Amino acid sequence: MAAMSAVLTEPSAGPAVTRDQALRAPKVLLHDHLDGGLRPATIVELAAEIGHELPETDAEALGRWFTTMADSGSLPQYLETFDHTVAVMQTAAALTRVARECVEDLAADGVVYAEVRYAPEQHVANDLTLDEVVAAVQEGFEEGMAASRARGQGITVRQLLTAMRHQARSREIAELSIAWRDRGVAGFDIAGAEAGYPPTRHLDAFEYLQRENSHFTIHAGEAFGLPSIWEAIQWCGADRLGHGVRIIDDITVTDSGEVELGRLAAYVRDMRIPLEMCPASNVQTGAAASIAEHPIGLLTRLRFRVTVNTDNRLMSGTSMTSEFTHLAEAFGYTVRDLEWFTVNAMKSAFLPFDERLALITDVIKPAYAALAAEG
Ligand SMILES: O=c1[nH]cnc2c1ncn2[C@H]1C[C@H](O)[C@@H](CO)O1
Ligand SMILES: [Zn+2]
Repeated sequence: MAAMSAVLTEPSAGPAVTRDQALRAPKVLLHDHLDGGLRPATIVELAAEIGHELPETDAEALGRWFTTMADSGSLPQYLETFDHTVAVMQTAAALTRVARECVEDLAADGVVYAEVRYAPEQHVANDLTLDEVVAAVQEGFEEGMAASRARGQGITVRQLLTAMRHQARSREIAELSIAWRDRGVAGFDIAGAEAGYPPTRHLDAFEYLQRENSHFTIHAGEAFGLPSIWEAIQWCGADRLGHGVRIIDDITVTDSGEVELGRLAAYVRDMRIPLEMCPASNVQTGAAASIAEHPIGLLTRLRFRVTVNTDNRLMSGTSMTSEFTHLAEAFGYTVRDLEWFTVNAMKSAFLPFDERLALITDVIKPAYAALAAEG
C-alpha cells in the first residue's frame, strides 16, 4: 500500500450530547430504506388486509422479531427480513400510507431533510407499473410533509430509486429516476447482497445517469471490501458511498499512533466523497464489531466526509436520535460534532445547491448555535 501520512484531529472538548439534545437537534438523513422503516403496527394491519402470513401478529412482538432476525451477523440473512415488508407494499394505497408514515416518523424524530430509497422493481408483484409505484410513494411523501409542517415539524423529503444489484433492471430504473427528477426523485442507488454482484454489472445505468447530469450513490464496502469501493468510485463514478465502512482496510495506524492512508482512502478523503455510515446496521450485519469499535470514530478524526444514517429503522430498531445518542455515548460527541455530521450530510445531499444552503443557514446552524449555548 502506497502510504500517505494523515493527521488525526483532537476530539472536541465539551459535554457529550444527551438523548434529549440529540432529539431536539435538526438532523439530515441520506440513507434510509422505505421498506426498512415500516411501523410494526402498520405491517400487521396491511398483512391482515391481504392475507399475508407474518411470523408474529402482535405489533410489539413483530418489531422484536425484525430486530432479532436482522441481528444475524450476515448481510444476506439481514436482507431476508425484507420479504415481509415488501410483501405488504404491493398496492398504491399501501405504498402511499407507508411513505406518509415514514415522513411523519422522521419529522417527529427531528429530521429536517431526508432522502428515502426503495426499489420500485420490488413493488410490481401485483399489477402496479413502475411509474405508479413512484407516484404512490410521492403522494405519501407529500401528504407526510404537509401533515408534519402543520404540526410545526418542517421536513423536506426526496426519493432515491434503488435497483437491486442481483437483478438486471438498473438501466430501466435509472431512466425512471430521470423521468421523475423534477417531481420528487433526487437520485439513484443500487442495493442488495454485495458479494458476487460488483457495481460494474450496472455500468450502463451509471453511464446513462452521468450523461443526464444526474446523481447516484452505490452501496459499497459494507459486506465486501476495497475492490467494491474502488469500482463504485473509479469505474461507476458514484457521487456518494452507501456505507463505505471498509475504506478502513486502506488505513493503517502504526504502533506509534501515526496514521497512513492508502491511495484509495486518500482519494475518497481528498475528493470529499460522502460516506453514508450506518453504525447500528453495520453491527447487525457484522460489518463492525460494536458501535465503540466502528470505524466512524477514526474516519471522523481523519475528517473524511462522514454522515450518520439509519439504513433500516425497523430492522435495526433505530432512529437518527438513537444513532446520534449511541455515537455520543461511545465517542463523547458534542453538539459541535453532531452539527459537523449534519452539515456534512446537507452538503452531500442530492438537492439543488441553493436549497442545501438555505437549510444550512436558516435551519441547521441557528438550531445548533442555540443547543451549544445551553452549555
Ligand atoms: O444495508 C443494506 N445493504 C444492501 N442492501 C440493503 C441494505 N438495506 C436494505 N437493502 C436492500 C433491501 C431492500 O429491499 C432494498 C431496497 O430498499 O435494499
Ligand atoms: Zn442501505
